[in-house]
Amino acid sequence: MTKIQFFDTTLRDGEQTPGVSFSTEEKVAIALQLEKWGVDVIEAGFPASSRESFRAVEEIAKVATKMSVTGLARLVKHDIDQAFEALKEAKFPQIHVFIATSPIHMEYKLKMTPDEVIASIKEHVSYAREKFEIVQFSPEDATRSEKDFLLKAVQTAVDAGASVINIPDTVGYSNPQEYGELFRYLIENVQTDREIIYSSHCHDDLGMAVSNALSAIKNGSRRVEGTINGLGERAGNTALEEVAVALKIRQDYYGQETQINLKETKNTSDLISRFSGISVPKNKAVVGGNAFAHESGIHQDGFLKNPNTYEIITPEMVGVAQSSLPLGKLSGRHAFKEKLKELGYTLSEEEVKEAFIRFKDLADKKNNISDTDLRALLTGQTIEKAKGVELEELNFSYHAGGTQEVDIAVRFETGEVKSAKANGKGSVEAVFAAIDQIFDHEIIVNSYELDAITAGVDAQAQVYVSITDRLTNNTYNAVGIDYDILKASALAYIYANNFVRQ
Ligand SMILES: CC(=O)SCCNC(=O)CCNC(=O)[C@H](O)C(C)(C)COP(=O)(O)OP(=O)(O)OC[C@H]1O[C@@H](n2cnc3c(N)ncnc32)[C@H](O)[C@@H]1OP(=O)(O)O
Ligand SMILES: CC(C)C(=O)C(=O)O
Ligand SMILES: [Mg+2]
Repeated sequence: MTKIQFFDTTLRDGEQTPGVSFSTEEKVAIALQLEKWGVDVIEAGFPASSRESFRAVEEIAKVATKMSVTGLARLVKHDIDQAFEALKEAKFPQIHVFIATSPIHMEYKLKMTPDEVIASIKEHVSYAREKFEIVQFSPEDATRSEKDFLLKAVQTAVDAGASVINIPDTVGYSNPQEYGELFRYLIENVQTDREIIYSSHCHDDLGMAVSNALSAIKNGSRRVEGTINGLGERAGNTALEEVAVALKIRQDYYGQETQINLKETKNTSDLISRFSGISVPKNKAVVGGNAFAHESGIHQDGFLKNPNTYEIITPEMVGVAQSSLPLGKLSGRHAFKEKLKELGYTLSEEEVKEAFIRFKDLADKKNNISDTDLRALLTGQTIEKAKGVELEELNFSYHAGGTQEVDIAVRFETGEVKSAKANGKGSVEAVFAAIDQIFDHEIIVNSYELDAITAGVDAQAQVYVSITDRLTNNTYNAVGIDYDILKASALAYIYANNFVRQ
């Protein structure tokens, strides 16, 4: 079994994500976490690009003890010198130099002829090699380069001393078969006596960054470049946590090892999500909030009988506390019963059957069924509109930065109308205080949830309120729906209080 090196460029390509900018302190914290995760090489930045980038690379070079630290440089002597200066204190320094080799980049961006590009590779890779033991060369936009010219560029870099050849799919243009074949082609045709490491660097424009990186590995690549959470230019880079887990789970297929400490995966992803301000989509592989959640009945049933029926990765493997079985309208009786057990209820088969019917009705109306909802359901309460009570009037005066005033009237089934006035620091607080006066119950508010049912400024608001009657210890849930948030809040709270009264 051979080993795949992990090259993390979260701090360089990842920081190229529009809107993302890490401070030097955040970069150092991320670097230390990446070292804990087990990366082999960290691309700490592009030292010539700014003073902050230089300082961050310098600081990371000082603190990295196990991983190699590299910096990016154009084929420009000043860039290479800056990288050398920034990496002076690194225990294991490397440099990463690049130039584009595709016709469109050479002609329009670089304004260089192919011969000039080859001459620049020869000159600058040699220059970099005088300063660094390990030089990585990238022919930018490799996958849109002419194959013969790409080979010539790579051969020139190898002859000039590069020992790592990284093949960037800069604009995410390639596909797994084609990208894999490109690695085979280069590995078979570059002439050298030295050992050359071939590396992949993929972008996700067509959603194939991870698949392309894995195909490169299958075709002889021994280094994978990418970022945590797939951060990076445009649609991002290869998500390294996905590659790490894929190599582990499908070791039978890839036959490769890594030195990644998978248990640190979730911590690493969380840290980068926090510092970048880019949240991880719920359905993202490996680290998404739903990666270990099963809501549909058949899956929940299978999972309860044997977790392997529906989970190929265990949550523990990647540092997630545990799998979850959230209840929803597609859930089944097995998971429902399991949840009741967890909440401490022992019901007869008949009672479970009856409660399950009410649960399904509730789940048809409410997306997230909480433990509080279930407790209320089991004490016989539903979120149906309470009968015989109506909001007669709701007047509100808003004072920016001050106390809010509410004037409310409620009509009961007898025709009686009760009204009250109240103040509060916030509008909802004032509404609730006024309703408290009308009902005069000893209650505890367990939760207040606000959802937008529809999108846009005219969205319908749906408010859920859960309260517990201090006298009986019973919990009551109610829902209020209106285009106005305050009215929806008032309705939910009135209905919940009316349950206590009944
Ligand atoms: C595919 C990638 O991700 S590549 C990395 C992209 N990352 C970044 O660009 C982030 C950091 N970049 C920067 O801070 C700035 O672009 C700098 C400091 C590098 C350069 O800034 P400026 O001197 O103002 O130039 P600017 O960015 O406008 O243009 C880039 C110049 O570099 C040239 N260039 C681009 N790539 C290379 C290369 N690999 N080797 C040599 N020259 C290059 C361009 O042709 C252009 O040259 P020109 O000024 O003669 O037209
Ligand atoms: C600098 C190179 C490796 C790059 O980020 C790309 O081509 O996408
Ligand atoms: Mg890139």
